[in-house]
Amino acid sequence: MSTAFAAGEFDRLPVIDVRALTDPSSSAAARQSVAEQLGAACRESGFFYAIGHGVSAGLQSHLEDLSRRFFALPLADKMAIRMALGGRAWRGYFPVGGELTSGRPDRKEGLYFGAELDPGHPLVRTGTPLHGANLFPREPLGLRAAVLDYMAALTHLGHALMSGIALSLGLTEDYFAVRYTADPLVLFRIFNYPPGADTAEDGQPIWGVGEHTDYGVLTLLKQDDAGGLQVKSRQGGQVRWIEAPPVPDSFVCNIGDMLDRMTRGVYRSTPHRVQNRAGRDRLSLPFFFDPGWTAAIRPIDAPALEGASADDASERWDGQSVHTFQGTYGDYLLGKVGKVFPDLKTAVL
Ligand SMILES: O=C(O)CCC(=O)C(=O)O
Ligand SMILES: [Fe+2]
Repeated sequence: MSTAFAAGEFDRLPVIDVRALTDPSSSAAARQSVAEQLGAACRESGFFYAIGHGVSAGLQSHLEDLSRRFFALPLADKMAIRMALGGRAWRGYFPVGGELTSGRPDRKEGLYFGAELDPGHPLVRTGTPLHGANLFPREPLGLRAAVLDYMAALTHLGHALMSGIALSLGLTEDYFAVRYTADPLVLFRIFNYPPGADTAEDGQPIWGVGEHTDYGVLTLLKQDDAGGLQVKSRQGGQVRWIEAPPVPDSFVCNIGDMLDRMTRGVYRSTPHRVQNRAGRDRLSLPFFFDPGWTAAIRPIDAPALEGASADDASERWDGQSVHTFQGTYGDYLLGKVGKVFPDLKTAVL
């Protein structure tokens, strides 16, 4: 376990082999050992690379290839599945500049997906935001199947990692599954970050994604080899941005606001941002493994968290403390997505 840095001060993100969590025949000792590494990473930076994750390399490269082919289509073809057509389900394509972080447009385009739910699903029938059917493009052929297969594989991995995170807190492996993620809210995005100048005419930096934290419990990010993801660290009170460079066949995993809330700030939802300086397109595929929509978020009562009390409002990118939040995950998420897509919020919610 690393003790060289205080929580929130780090200069690299650990690489953790999580095989024991995905292998049903692994020993309790092997699972515990992975859990301890996860716990250290969650306390220190809230970020780690997962290797040994068991997600098919063939599926990943197939999906990457199809994604690049989609983004290479003429804008009009991509706009045929624009998000406005996805309605309350919040699915489809948005063009470069169509999404805001902290009020400024990001230099990225992307596709939004989620669990494929038919109109008869109870949450769809009641018009619950972010639930419904996906908008898949007509081409490239095979994207639909690849996205659905990938979401299934990553959901499986999300459950495995959350069982390790539960163990790392001295909880039973099914702690999160029982309370929050038996029916997780999964959101999946495919982003393309075009190359371009680092600064705007007004001298402000241009970000692929501006500084933010993620909203749920766990994000599993597949990034290509362009680099550009940065994670906010501190040293002696000074902010220091740490690169999260590509690591072959890994997922960059980070915890979100809800796990920060549940652990009273002990497991950190750490700000991060992206700037594509590679001089070519950067492809990334973040998968969000989150509590179910109606799950009420509550602090965890565990000896490992005794004495923890967090007040993060002055520290946070949005000036708001997650620790005063009370309500369901749906309440939390809805408050956030309205800010990143204001037009869509007015139109469909
Ligand atoms: O594209 C990336 O590397 C990060 C994306 C991200 O932080 C997000 O979608 O929340
Ligand atoms: Fe993020």
